[in-house]
Amino acid sequence: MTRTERLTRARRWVVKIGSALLTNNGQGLDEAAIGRWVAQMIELRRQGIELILVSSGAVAAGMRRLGWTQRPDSLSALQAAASVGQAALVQTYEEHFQRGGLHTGQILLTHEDLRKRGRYLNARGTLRTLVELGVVPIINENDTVATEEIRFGDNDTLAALVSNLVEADLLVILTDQQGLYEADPRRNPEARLLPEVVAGDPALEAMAGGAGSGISRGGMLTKVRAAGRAARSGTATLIASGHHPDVLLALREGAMLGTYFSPRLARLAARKQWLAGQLQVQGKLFLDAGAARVLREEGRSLLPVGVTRLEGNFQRGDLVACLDPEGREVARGLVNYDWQEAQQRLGRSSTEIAQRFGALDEPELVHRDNLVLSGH
Ligand SMILES: Nc1ncnc2c1ncn2[C@@H]1O[C@H](COP(=O)(O)OP(=O)(O)O)[C@@H](O)[C@H]1O
Ligand SMILES: N[C@@H](CCC(=O)OP(=O)(O)O)C(=O)O
Repeated sequence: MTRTERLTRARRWVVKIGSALLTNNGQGLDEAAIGRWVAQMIELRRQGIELILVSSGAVAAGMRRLGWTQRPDSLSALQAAASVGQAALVQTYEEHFQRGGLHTGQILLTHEDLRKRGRYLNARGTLRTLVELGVVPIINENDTVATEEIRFGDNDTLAALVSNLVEADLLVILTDQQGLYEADPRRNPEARLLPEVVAGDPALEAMAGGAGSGISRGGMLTKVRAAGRAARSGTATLIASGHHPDVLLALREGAMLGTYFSPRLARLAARKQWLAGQLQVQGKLFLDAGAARVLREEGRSLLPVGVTRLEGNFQRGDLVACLDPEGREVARGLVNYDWQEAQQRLGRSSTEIAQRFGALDEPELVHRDNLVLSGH
């Protein structure tokens, strides 16, 4: 898929707005700029784009409220500033989104949350539900408990992890530069902008220097790495300047702005590669003939009703093999329940499960998004 095709067709976007942009030279939040980005995001939502926002700015907003002019070094002072500022940040977003009749939902995450499979699935479930409800999720690091992350001030990695989590089509990283240059343009004004690169190309890291302003920390290096990470879920990344007028709407129309990081693999191929790369399955699900057929032929999710028995002490989020009645592997996938919960649900219809275990239960044992047919 070309850059233009990707930009104009992308349905699920993760937009990351960095500290360098959000703050007026470290003087609190730039409310007017936030208003302009939100107006564009409201328009994107109106066009049917599923939108998830990753926003920095808590520390900067907190510093302002507390009357601090210098970013503190001590961890607890940073965390205190973030705690004060996070409230101001979401309040500002909520006010602006409300003008377009949209609500926001705050999600605070650490990298650790996304490494732990159970929490990963919970975060994904909440994000999906928010998006289905028409709410715009606004994600930031959970600075109260994060230590390394807040010191380093890196929401680029978080945005990439979120892109993997929701399998975004596009990750837009808005910053204070036009995109990735051959060298840091602050140090080398002659450096040229790179319009298109391949995500994960190791040569890019050498070009990306440290952070630019007093308040930001990550710099281009974390953005280049984030693009590589996002590509693992087939997500394309675009780094562009948040100062460009109507930048998000222009990108949606395929404008040649910023630096485009093409993911080498399409989403499904990236997922298949990841699943195929997992050597060990933690359990086995034995399907009846009907379930084996709908998985093979219709690419559907696996429901508990089609499973006759299981093997293995697997946990929620583990990789399991799905076998047909002859014992042949039909597919592999990430299971939504641990083995005991799965055992209780085997052979039961979704209605019965809802009655017995509550309507909030996920109806699928393995969702089709997390299922890859074997032998393909
Ligand atoms: N090769 C490069 N191309 C563009 N910017 C670069 C490069 N290397 C370093 N930078 C610096 O990275 C800064 C953006 O990163 P950062 O300050 O962390 O922003 P944010 O808060 O948006 O994450 C730019 O202001 C720029 O000075
Ligand atoms: N989570 C913190 C810091 C995150 C941060 O600054 O990251 P980045 O925008 O990538 O430089 C905050 O909201 O202030």
